[in-house]
Amino acid sequence: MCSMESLNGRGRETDIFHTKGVSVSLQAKLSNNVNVLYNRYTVGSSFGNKIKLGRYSHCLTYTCIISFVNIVQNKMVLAKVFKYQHMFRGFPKFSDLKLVEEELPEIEDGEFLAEAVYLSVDPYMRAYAPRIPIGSTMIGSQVAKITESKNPDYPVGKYVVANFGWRTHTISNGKEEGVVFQPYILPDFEGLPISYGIGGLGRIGNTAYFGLLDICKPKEGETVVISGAAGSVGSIAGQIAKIQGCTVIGIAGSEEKGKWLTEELGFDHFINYKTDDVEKALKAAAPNGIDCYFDNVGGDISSTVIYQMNHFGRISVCGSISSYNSINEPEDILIQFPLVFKQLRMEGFNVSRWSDRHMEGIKQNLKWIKEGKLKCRETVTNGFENMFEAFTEMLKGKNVGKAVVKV
Ligand SMILES: NC(=O)C1=CN([C@@H]2O[C@H](COP(=O)(O)OP(=O)(O)OC[C@H]3O[C@@H](n4cnc5c(N)ncnc54)[C@H](OP(=O)(O)O)[C@@H]3O)[C@@H](O)[C@H]2O)C=CC1
Ligand SMILES: C/C=C/C(C)=O
Repeated sequence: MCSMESLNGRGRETDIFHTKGVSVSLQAKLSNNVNVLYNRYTVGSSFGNKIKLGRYSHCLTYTCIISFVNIVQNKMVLAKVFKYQHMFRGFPKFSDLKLVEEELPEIEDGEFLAEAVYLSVDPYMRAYAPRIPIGSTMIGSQVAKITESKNPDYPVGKYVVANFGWRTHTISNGKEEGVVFQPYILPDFEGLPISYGIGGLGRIGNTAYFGLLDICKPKEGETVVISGAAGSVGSIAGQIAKIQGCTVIGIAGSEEKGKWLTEELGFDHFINYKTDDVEKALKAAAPNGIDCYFDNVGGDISSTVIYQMNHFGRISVCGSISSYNSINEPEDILIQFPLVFKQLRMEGFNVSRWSDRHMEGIKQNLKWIKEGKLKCRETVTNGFENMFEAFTEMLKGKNVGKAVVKV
């Protein structure tokens, strides 16, 4: 039987009830400004407005008439939120996170309510995990639609790019604590997908753009190696190196990825680190040595690349995903030898370094996309509930291009 589990006197959107232990979401949206105390009402007939039925609509087979007691229909919004429950150890486990519902209050002056449309899953979520406070919302960025606002800088109907974490609904005043990137209105992408705001036309694109151009400073005719080449950052970095007139070698983990890199994105060579002898394959692809290395993965792959670099080569250290899930300390590999004898320059970076030039990167990447010189690919997972799956599939290399979740 259907029984009321949770009622709240400030609800505008969602009432929650349970049937035989199964959570059923029934969203009955009343017209704005309605604030009526319903002692009893009948779903489906009383409401002239939008009615959304949750996943378990079979509950309706019991009856089309569901009685609710003492509902004050107001402006309640329920947010689904993934909480960071246990510190990741090794490869993340589903039980490390907890999916909860949070009831949001009404927005106040200066605030807006945003509803997530696309959420990002990224390797840094694993890399930064030891610093995430237990019990807090899982970290991450999203493109969200502003659905209510009492802040003129964030008008209703606009999309916002923000570090709200793994949550469907968020109230913000535009000043998020502890994050470099504050929520900003999605720029005009001239018809390109809004999801690019968390990918090629956002921090991901800028990581490739600034990390390659400002640190490696590739020159025409030079040889550039990109590891993690078929991922979101790597695929863009490699294409930007091509735009600079370089010979580009991509390293990634599957033949399908290699085909995409060479046949569609214009990479000159592909090395499958899972099946090829990377050292030999590099020698064959770069017989005159390597000038620039954009490093997304670290570990053995990177040591092998660095040992084949030319004098005064430049290494941009973007990330080291090969170690993020390791429990054991990595084995020592001596890279000081080539650094000294080849007089290499190796520099790590965080894309936030260029936050004051954020729009420059977005505008340039947008221009290149419009000119047909840059392609962005996405691997889309549907459903907020599947965030964890999307995240771990990305860590396993199942994504091609940017991994995103569509709510
Ligand atoms: N410094 C900065 O400001 C930023 C750094 N980063 C870093 O950039 C890198 C790429 O991130 P992003 O483009 O978002 O993610 P990707 O889209 O590249 O996804 C991660 C990819 O890593 C590869 N991978 C997984 N395990 C290994 C392994 N053991 N060895 C080699 N490759 C592996 C997989 O591809 P495959 O099939 O090839 O194995 C997978 O698709 C990461 O290291 C990330 O931390 C990202 C954003 C900003
Ligand atoms: C800013 C992002 C850093 C990593 C390690 O991904």
